[in-house]
Amino acid sequence: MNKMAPNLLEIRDLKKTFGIATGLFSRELTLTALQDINFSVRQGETLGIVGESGCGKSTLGRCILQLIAPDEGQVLWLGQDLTRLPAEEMRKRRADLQIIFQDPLASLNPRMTVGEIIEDPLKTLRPELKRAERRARVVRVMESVGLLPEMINRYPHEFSGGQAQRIGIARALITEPKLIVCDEPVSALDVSIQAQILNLLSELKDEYGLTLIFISHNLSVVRHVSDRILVLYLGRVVELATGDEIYGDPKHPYTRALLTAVPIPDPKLARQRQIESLQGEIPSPINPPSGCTFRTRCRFAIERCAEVRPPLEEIENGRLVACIRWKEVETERAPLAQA
Ligand SMILES: Nc1ncnc2c1ncn2[C@@H]1O[C@H](COP(=O)(O)OP(=O)(O)OP(=O)(O)O)[C@@H](O)[C@H]1O
Repeated sequence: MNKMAPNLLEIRDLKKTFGIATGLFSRELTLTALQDINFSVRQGETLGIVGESGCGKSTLGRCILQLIAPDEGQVLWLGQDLTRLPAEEMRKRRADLQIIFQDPLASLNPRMTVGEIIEDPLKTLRPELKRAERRARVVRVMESVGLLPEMINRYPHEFSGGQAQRIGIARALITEPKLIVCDEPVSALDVSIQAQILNLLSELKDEYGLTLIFISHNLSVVRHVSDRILVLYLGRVVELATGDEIYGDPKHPYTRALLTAVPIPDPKLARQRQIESLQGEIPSPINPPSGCTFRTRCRFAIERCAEVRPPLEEIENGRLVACIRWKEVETERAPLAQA
């Protein structure tokens, strides 16, 4: 990835809430799914987004693509705010921004053939193309994702999960997008197939000059594909750093805890990680803890963590951490390693 490449996407002060009907006197509660989200994605970069289930990953992906409207904030695409774009203008932009979903079979229309599924986005997004040209593109893109052209008239149920995901990828690629949001693209697949799909995405990224946003709850999955990784907790960014920094020297206690799930060969480090592993359940986003929302599960928390919301601070060279104790965490963890 070229570190001097321009920003393709910039997210500024994004906020998304959902109204939840309780049934109790028809009261509506507010669930804050995302808040104070700021980051950018450079052209050609793969940005990983990680966090536990419910931390807001999919909501963020959908807000970026304008599949749902954020309450506040900007989604700047090459400087243009997509949240303010009239529907017709956004429709034209859709060819540039595509998505791949977690459950490949559920996301494919069972009554359409593979060829029709892959071709479908072209009909609305590239109406100037003639039928023969559309078909030629479908065949080209099928070959790129490793599907045989003779499969073009088959139906989704005839395919395995891995092949179905190749169809999903082909459908995303057909409009020649600049950015693809991959929302847990391998979580529903057998472990043996996951690596094939991850390798395919890396190859396609180079072949098509793509920029990727790669969403996963699993840090070991994003590790191999991401240039930088953004860690979300209860709808807020808690750490943003390069893949090497996150894996080699995680700063935020939440990132450290997430890493406990990633197997490592060094027994001393493995013991340290076990000590720091995640305790308890993620709190409700309807009523999040005061101050640092991670403090209720953080073994480094002190009283002040309940009083102040930690700002997302640059601690070195573009590396961002939201923890008032990140420096102490560094020293406090050392004796534990020998415990
Ligand atoms: N349409 C909706 N209405 C109400 N609440 C929602 C809606 N969509 C998401 N949420 C809530 O917003 C929060 C973030 O959800 P989101 O699906 O973005 O998380 P996630 O990190 O992608 O989790 P998962 O990996 O389980 O999909 C959750 O508390 C979820 O229950």
